[in-house]
Amino acid sequence: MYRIQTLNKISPKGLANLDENYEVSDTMENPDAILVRSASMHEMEMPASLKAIARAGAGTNNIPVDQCAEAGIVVFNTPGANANAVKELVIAGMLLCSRKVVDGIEWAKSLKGNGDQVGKMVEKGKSSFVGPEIAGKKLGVIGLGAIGVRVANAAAALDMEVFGYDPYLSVDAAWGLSSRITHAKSLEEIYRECDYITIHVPQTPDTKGMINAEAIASMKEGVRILNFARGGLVNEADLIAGLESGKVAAYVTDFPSDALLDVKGVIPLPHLGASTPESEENCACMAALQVKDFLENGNIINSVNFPRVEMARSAGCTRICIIHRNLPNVLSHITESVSSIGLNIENMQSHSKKDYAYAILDVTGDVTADVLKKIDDKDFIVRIWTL
Ligand SMILES: NC(=O)c1ccc[n+]([C@@H]2O[C@H](COP(=O)([O-])OP(=O)(O)OC[C@H]3O[C@@H](n4cnc5c(N)ncnc54)[C@H](O)[C@@H]3O)[C@@H](O)[C@H]2O)c1
Ligand SMILES: O=C(O)CC[C@@H](O)C(=O)O
Repeated sequence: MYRIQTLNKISPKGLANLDENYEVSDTMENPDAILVRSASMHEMEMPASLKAIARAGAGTNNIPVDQCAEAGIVVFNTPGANANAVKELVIAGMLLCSRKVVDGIEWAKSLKGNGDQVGKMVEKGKSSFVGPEIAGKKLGVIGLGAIGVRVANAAAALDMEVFGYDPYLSVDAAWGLSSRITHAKSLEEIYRECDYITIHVPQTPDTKGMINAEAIASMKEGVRILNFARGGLVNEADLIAGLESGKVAAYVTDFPSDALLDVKGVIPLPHLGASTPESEENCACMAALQVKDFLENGNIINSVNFPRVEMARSAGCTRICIIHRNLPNVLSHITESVSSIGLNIENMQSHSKKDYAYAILDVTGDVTADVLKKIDDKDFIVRIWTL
């Protein structure tokens, strides 16, 4: 029986992929795997039993990914599974902040009690809520991954002139990008040209605080900034100064903080980007299926700390799974250890990612604890198990 702990509400449709061989609960002790959304795991003590964490979502900055790698815990995410949901809210966000929709709604509601005068008051007062159309305006998309590409294409379809910036653009993303998108060669080009700027990069030490006073100073007067990626990408004090001076006309954020809530021009959303039934299901299904394939077959598909390694099971074989440091001669140590005991390797796969690597070997013969001990007898082996 596999033991799964959930740290957030995970869509039941996703959990339904875990059959009678799985016990799932939010209080599960000694779990084999954890399914999580946005709950922070940085302060959590990882149980020795834990082999995998699956983030039902894209961003993994709530998980101590490097620490997990050191402990041989595979961290998965679900790339693209919620991208359409975020794209739709970004488009809504541009309209909300352009057309003064939120202020207009609040004002309209304040007319309650004025009886048959409401119609007249609406017509008289509406001129305070005039705001520009987005068609014909320039949008800068920073980060052209699953979300950025969709946002760029959708905005181009709404007749915006779209500039995209991503120095690490993947081949898949490039294939998906409309030919109408202008390739921005630098952030400065985005800042200089664009009326609206939307950020779709992961929060890492490199990207943290990237929207700061210097960046804002090089943006257009009255720029509207949208942040559906992570709060930490924006230096809040600098942003607030930009809003107060009028340099920044609006900041639409999915990551409100106390400091932002009463600042004029801020449209705070309670992290709703991925909150659609469709994306919650997509993410939960993808997370659950990846965990299942890993626990049952050792396959790693979308991991942020280990390489993709997947191999069909060879009939009649035991599978040995080995997480190890990415150093010279480790594979020869593994294959020599296995063959010195008279086991035959029918099939194997091995790949590396930065400091770590992962190997799966399908072997015939009796894989005893002694065999595993012989392979495990080196510091560079992080975790070894059989399936
Ligand atoms: N608001 C929400 O509910 C919600 C939902 C999903 C994702 N997100 C956030 O959005 C981020 C992006 O999601 P995604 O699914 O598009 O991820 P993704 O991995 O598909 O795309 C990220 C893109 O950013 C690019 N990138 C990285 N560093 C960059 C830099 N310095 N400058 C420019 N581009 C850079 C990468 O090359 C990649 O193409 C996630 O990391 C997550 O933090 C938020
Ligand atoms: O789980 C959520 O609701 C948000 C997920 C989102 O922030 C992500 O990074 O995928």
